Amino acid sequence: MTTLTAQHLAFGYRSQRPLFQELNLNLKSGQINCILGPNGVGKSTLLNCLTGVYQPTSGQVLLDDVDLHQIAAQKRAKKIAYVPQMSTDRTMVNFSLRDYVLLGRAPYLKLLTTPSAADYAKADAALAKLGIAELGDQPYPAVSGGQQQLASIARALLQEPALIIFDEPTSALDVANQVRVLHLIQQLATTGYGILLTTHDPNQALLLNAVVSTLDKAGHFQTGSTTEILTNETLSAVYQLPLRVVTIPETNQRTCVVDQQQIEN
Ligand SMILES: Nc1ncnc2c1ncn2[C@@H]1O[C@H](COP(=O)(O)OP(=O)(O)OP(=O)(O)O)[C@@H](O)[C@H]1O
Repeated sequence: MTTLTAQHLAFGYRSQRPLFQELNLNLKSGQINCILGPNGVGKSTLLNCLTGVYQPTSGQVLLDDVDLHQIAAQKRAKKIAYVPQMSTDRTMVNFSLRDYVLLGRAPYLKLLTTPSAADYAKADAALAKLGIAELGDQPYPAVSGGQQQLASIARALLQEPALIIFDEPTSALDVANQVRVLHLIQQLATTGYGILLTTHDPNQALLLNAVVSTLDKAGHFQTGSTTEILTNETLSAVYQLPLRVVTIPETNQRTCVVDQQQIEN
């Protein structure tokens, strides 16, 4: 069992007001935690703190009870994979998509060694899992933004970590690939991975039946089950928009919709 714990975490950029303070969060193997919140509230910043990219202003992040910043980067990379927010990258010249995915094996390679046949097989299996097996030989900069996003998820799988932290993992994906990635996330959690993701779609949290956290513009952070957090009141307050969670009679699925009537009144 691996756990990542944030205790009394605060972070603010330079002289700006803190984006969050006294933030507590716990992620453990087998759990899916979904973070929601409007643009610019600090979700990516929080993930950067949780993965050790940023040093928090105060508080600490513990990986299995050890301060994240006390753990060597290579050791950390065997435990936590981070899939940052997607930005189409056309600069990685001379990398095939397979070689890009193979970067995920870096924590396991000794200095001046090259990936083994087994590593290549893992890369091809991960590309296939993400539905892009046929793109392995393509230059990384030449594939689409969505295909790059799928490859970045494949790369995280190659790290064989205990926890995977995704920043908006479906932001560039068509609806079929969104479902593919959400199913993969579910499958990963079932096989023991701890998953933390940010998303702009509350329906993803419902679909994943995740532990849900919301971060709002005032820096308030709250966590609970979908039933506790995905209420009309909480969602409407977080997004400052009239939102309703309704049940679709045909499928009995809960879904989040905009209350158009309230907007028009
Ligand atoms: N390197 C930086 N230096 C200064 N301010 C920053 C930096 N990175 C982000 N910010 C600011 O911090 C705030 C939070 O940004 P962040 O990217 O964490 O938000 P977010 O919730 O992930 O947003 P989005 O949903 O739009 O991706 C924003 O106001 C942003 O402008």
